[in-house]
Amino acid sequence: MSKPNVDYSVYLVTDSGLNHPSRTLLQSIEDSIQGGATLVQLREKELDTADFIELARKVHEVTKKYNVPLLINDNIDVAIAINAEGAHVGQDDVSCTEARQRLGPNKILGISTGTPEEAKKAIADGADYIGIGTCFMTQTKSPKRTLGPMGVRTILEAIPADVPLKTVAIGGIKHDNTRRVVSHSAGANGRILDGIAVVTGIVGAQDAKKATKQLLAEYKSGYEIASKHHEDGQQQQQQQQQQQQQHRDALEKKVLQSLSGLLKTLRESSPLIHHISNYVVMNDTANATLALGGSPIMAPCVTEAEDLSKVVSSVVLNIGTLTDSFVDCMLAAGKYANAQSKPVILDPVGAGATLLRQETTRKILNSLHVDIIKGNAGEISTIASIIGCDTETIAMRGVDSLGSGFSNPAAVVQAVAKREKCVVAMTGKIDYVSDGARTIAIENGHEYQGRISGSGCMVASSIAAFAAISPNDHFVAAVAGILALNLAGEHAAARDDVRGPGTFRAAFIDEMANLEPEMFDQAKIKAF
Ligand SMILES: Nc1ncnc2c1ncn2[C@@H]1O[C@H](COP(=O)(O)OP(=O)(O)OP(=O)(O)O)[C@@H](O)[C@H]1O
Ligand SMILES: Cc1ncsc1CCO
Repeated sequence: MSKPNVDYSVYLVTDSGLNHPSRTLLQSIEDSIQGGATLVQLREKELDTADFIELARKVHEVTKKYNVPLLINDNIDVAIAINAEGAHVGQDDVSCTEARQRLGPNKILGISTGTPEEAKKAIADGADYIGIGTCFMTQTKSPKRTLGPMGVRTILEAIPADVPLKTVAIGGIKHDNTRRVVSHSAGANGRILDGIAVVTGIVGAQDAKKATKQLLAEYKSGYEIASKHHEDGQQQQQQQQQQQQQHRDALEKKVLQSLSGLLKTLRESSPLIHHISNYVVMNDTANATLALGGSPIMAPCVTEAEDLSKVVSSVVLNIGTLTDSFVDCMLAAGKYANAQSKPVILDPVGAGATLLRQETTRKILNSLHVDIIKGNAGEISTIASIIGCDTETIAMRGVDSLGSGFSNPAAVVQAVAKREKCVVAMTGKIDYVSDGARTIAIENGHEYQGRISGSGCMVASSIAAFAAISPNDHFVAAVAGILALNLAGEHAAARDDVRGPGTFRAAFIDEMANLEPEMFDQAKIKAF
């Protein structure tokens, strides 16, 4: 015979000691079944096995008449002797595994639990259902602490959604708390109590049939409330997810639409970009700016900073090879650019490598408004710690980032952008750009870019060129600046004459110059 399908809705647990004096226990059981009890457990702690068997046989006659399963509490011998439909064990009784072994796979087996750990063990030990309690104070049990609906919920939430374990709450459950227990204990995982187990509320009631009827109605009402809440929540979540997806699609579309226009404008207007850059990349960044359509001026002397500020369209502050005079020039050029609302791009090269670089970065961020910060993961990590942004940290060796990067890079750039009220562009195999509200990942580029010195510095120049002609949207400018170089990098790497980083470096500049507006169709961007 296979295991019966059990309805746990109202589970009557007997106790002769609490039975109402106006009728026998058998009468209480029959009345309760007529009132709607769906499952019965015979619990007789005081009887010896022979008397227990005799009583159980009589009870079984009644339950069989109504096709309601009968479970025997604790005494597996009795369950087997009367061929009951199953048994229930406590934590201190015969073990669940032993009970399952003795009963076989087709009998119903339940166990009392009071913690998530006990619930999980019950699953492993082969239980069909767990009794969760003690829910409220009762006459039969006086635990130190009761679970209440919140404690029951914690246990329900510990049971994975795909596990077929059934659950009933037990302990002090009456008609006036049933609905609340069932509705309030429902887990965020959608798990709702499969039933309520009741002792005194039925056997001790004046009218066991009426009491059961009422309990069943209250259980059903609590179940309906809980499932409606869960469905509403899921619907809401689905709507939110749909809205977020629409928002992301719209952002990707809008950014993609603006890119080709930006390149055209850059080529037409050829903005002058002031670079206070480093000795290593000075020439490459100048050539990259030129190839993209901008016009570079490399001017690290403070004396000409004010004059230059009147004619340039944006400024790059690159701390790669610092000297005192570089720092003075950066602070002055930044100040003049701020005064004239010309975008300032900070490239904090190796910011975490030395105290000088860290302090210079701090000084720049403290005394200027930086419009766009561009760095690799290690540099952005240093900036996050300078500005007091609580993120995981990324180590650096010299000017290079170490390790695989942040576990949630999009969240990091967004947090730094929000806190510093600017655009943050973080480069790497995948680049991330955020202005605090919008965040995008860029998956273009070629690993050769990571194998030449200064490809990050060239990105800063490219961003500065696009920011110069996109004064109202530095976020899109940063995306365009990165994409332009990454597409050029892909095209360069694919050339037959590129055989390594050296030939790549020259081809890279060529392909920046060869970029056509429609090539932005090859952009692989993803909005968050
Ligand atoms: N493995 C890679 N695959 C694709 N693109 C890459 C890869 N590594 C780097 N890039 C690209 O190279 C550019 C520079 O990024 P990177 O993070 O290497 O800068 P960086 O460390 O600051 O460089 P540098 O200090 O040499 O100027 C970015 O546009 C980035 O997308
Ligand atoms: C290698 C190096 N050292 C200082 S700046 C620089 C170029 C990369 O930014």
